[in-house]
Order: sequence, then structure tokens, then C-alpha cells
Amino acid sequence: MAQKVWDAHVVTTAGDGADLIYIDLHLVHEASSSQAFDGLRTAGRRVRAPGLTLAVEDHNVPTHTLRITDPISVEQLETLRRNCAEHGIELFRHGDRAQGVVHVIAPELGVVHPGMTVVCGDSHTSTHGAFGALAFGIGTTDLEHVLATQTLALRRPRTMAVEFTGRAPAGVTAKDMMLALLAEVGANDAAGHVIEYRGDPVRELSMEARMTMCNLSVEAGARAGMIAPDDTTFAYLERAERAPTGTAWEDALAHWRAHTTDEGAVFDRTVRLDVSGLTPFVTWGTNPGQAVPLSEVVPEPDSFSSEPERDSARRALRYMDLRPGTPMRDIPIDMVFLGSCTNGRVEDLRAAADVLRGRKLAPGTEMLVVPGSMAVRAQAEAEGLHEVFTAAGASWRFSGCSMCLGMNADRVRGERRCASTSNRNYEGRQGPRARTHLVSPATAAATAVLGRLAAPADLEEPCSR
Ligand SMILES: CC(C)[C@H](C(=O)O)[C@@H](O)C(=O)O
Ligand code: SF4
Repeated sequence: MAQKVWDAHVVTTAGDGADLIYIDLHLVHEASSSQAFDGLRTAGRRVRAPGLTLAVEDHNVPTHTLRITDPISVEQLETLRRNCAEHGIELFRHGDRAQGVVHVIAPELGVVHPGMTVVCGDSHTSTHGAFGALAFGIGTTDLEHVLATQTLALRRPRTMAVEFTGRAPAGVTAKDMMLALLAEVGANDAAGHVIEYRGDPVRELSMEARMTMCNLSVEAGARAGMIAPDDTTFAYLERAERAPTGTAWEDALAHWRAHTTDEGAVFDRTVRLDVSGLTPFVTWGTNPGQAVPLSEVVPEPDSFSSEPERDSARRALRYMDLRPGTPMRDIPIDMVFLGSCTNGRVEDLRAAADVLRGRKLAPGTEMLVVPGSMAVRAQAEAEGLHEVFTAAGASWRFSGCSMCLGMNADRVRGERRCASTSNRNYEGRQGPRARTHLVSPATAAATAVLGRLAAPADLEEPCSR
């Protein structure tokens, strides 16, 4: 599938083993685009295809208010606004009905289609592979190149199949499947590859869950992650605001159906993972692959097979202030963050609300609920989910990247410990000394109620510990 999309987009060979490939959609946000626009201006160039470029304010926006006062945010957002106005690029501004995290709004609008090439100056562009698009993050130089030419010179990536087998037990989400995969393959194992997620457990996932899965591809070091389009994909797109209609829809469908992997196709690598025995996963360390089932204990660094892994585990435990052998369920949590382009879609909010309904946050625990987009926020409010969150004692916010990374007002203060539905648990990611445990939305909600890492099942057995 990745190769077919690639082949369909080669404009010419670019020398040095690279191809010049055409880019169908370029997504832009304030945190990574300003230098590229400056470069364009210095070179006296214009944006070649403003109509294929879409910009949004997400990383720097406050989520507690629609007023922006922080001077750095003001400058970043004003720069983006000027750049978009100068080049005629559509921009979704903080507070707009369709604003949100870039990787949440583009699929929602229906502008990401199977077989497309999609880029953004952002590593989690891999999210869009859930639609069978070849979507990947790019750096500033490439960003300027795409703005100027709508093409990119790249070497053809290698391919990797991740075959999920078996049947995921109830309560095991795409997030858990991916944390289990990352624990198995490690944080950089898929470098240079485009992953295709395959197998019945993938086919059974909703589009939201497929986006969670592809989003996390980059945490295995992969260039991109993809899932072949099927009826689930088409049904999602058919409802989207900007999807093709009428005969254009019929034509599009015929085209999209062709963008799947041929039977018997050979991948450069294949990894298999049986999901039948999985239970909710959580991270204990400072990379997303340092994860274990919630039912286990903090691992002993010496139990890892290589010295780099042992060393990384030792450093992680020091930063996380954890001792080997501690049951994961005994780890107290101060803050819970529900949101991000990994798990900030309406299905994620529903899963957390189902757990929180009629319950309260543990005393001393704070929870931030940040919808991935204003559309998610509106849908959640139409379903009354915001009332469930606020009744439980959580803070209900406007949309943005928020506490996923410490680039705006939402941060984990001091050395507090946060259970987060986002995708990265690096040192300082959520605040200078913040300690992050990556979890699914359901695990996040149960954790908020008990004030320690917990799964929803733990709430039903109050006397079990
Ligand atoms: C700021 C941005 C470029 C960055 C990324 O590339 O992913 C951010 O979105 C992240 O998640 O770390
Ligand atoms: S929500 Fe987090 S991971 Fe996603 S784009 Fe924003 S900062 Fe990056």
C-alpha cells in the first residue's frame, strides 16, 4: 500500500537515490512553520498551492480561555496569521468552530483521503495513515520546500508489517495494543520504515482507534503508519463536511478501494503480536516503549537484555522516582490529562465519561479534559459528557495541544506525577520535572477516581486491595 501511494506520486527521480514526490495535502501549525515562511520570503517565493495547504493554531493556545495574553503565544499566533493572510492559506484560529489539534481536525473535516500524500511539520502526522494515506512529519527545510513547490525529495522508505492476531479482550484499546507493541519492539526499532497495521484486531477498530494506533507509529521510530481503507473508513469519510459528494464520491470510492496491499506482497520486515492475552498497559519510564501491563510491577533494570536498555531503565527510574518491584497499581497520581491527538477524540471522551459517571476524582487529584477539537467539544457537550467531567471535579477545556507538551499554560507543576492519554513521556515533556505515565482514556479515568494507576475493573472491586 505504501509503495502504491509512493509510485502514484513520483514526479521525477531527484538524484542520489531520491524521488521527487507530489504532496496532496500540507498541514501547518504555529509551532513549526514560521522559519519556513521566513525562508520563502527571503527567497522571494510564493506558496505554490495555498488551496492544498491548511493551517491551524493548536500548540500554543490556552485552553482555559479564548483570550490569548501570553506574549510568546501572541507572537507565534500573530506570525502564523500574517503568513496565512499573505499567502491566502485557510487558517483555523483559536476559538473557531473547526479549530483543534491539527491531527484531529484534518480527518474530521474529511480532507485526508486514502492514497493521498500528507505532510506537516509535526511528527504525529502519522495519525492520518489511519485513512490509508501516506502521511509523515517533516522538518523546517522540507516544510519550506513543500510550501514553495508542493513536492518533496525523499528516499523511498522501507516497509514493515505489524500483524495483530487474536481477539482483544474487552477493555483493551488501541492505545494498549500500541503500548504493548512499543514495549516489544522498542522506541526506535521501526526507524526508516512505514508500518502497515494488519489483521482482524485492526479491522475491528473504529476510525478514532485507528488514528490512535497510527499516531503512535512515530514512537516506534517509524516514518509513518498506515491502515488499509475499508468500509469503516468510507463510512467515516462519507459523514465528513468536506468529503466528495455525488458522482465525485462514487469516483473517489473506486479509486480508494485500489489503494490496499496486494495479497502476497512482501514487506521488508514483519512483526506479529497476539492481542488475545493483553490487559491495560501503562508506562513506567521515560520513553513510550518502557511500558508494562498495569497488573505488573516496575521492572528491575538488570532484567533487560542489553546494556543500553539497562542504562536507560536506571535513568528512567531515577527521573520517575520509582523503585523496581513496586506494583504499578500502587503508584499514586496527582494529575490526569485526557486529550491530545492520540486520545482526544469524542470516542476517547465517551470512554472516560463512562468510567467517571456518578463518581468523583480522588481527593487531591486534578484532571484536565481537553477535547482534541472544538467539534469534539461541541459533540461531547451535545451528549452531556462535559457535565459528567465537571460533576466528577475535572476541568473542562477548549481545544488545543494543552498538557501534551509544556508549550502553553497547561503544565504539570513541579515533580508531580501525571497519568496522560498523550503519546510522549520524555523527561520534561509535560513540564520541566513532570513525571508522565502514558495510559488509555479508560485507564486515565479510573486512575483519576482512585488517585493511583488503575483500570476501570478496579472500581468494581473496592475491597480487592
Ligand atoms: C512542536 C511539534 C513540532 C512537535 C512534533 O513534531 O511532534 C509536537 O507536536 C510534539 O508532539 O512533540
Ligand atoms: S497533541 Fe501533542 S502530540 Fe499531538 S500535535 Fe499536539 S503536541 Fe504534538
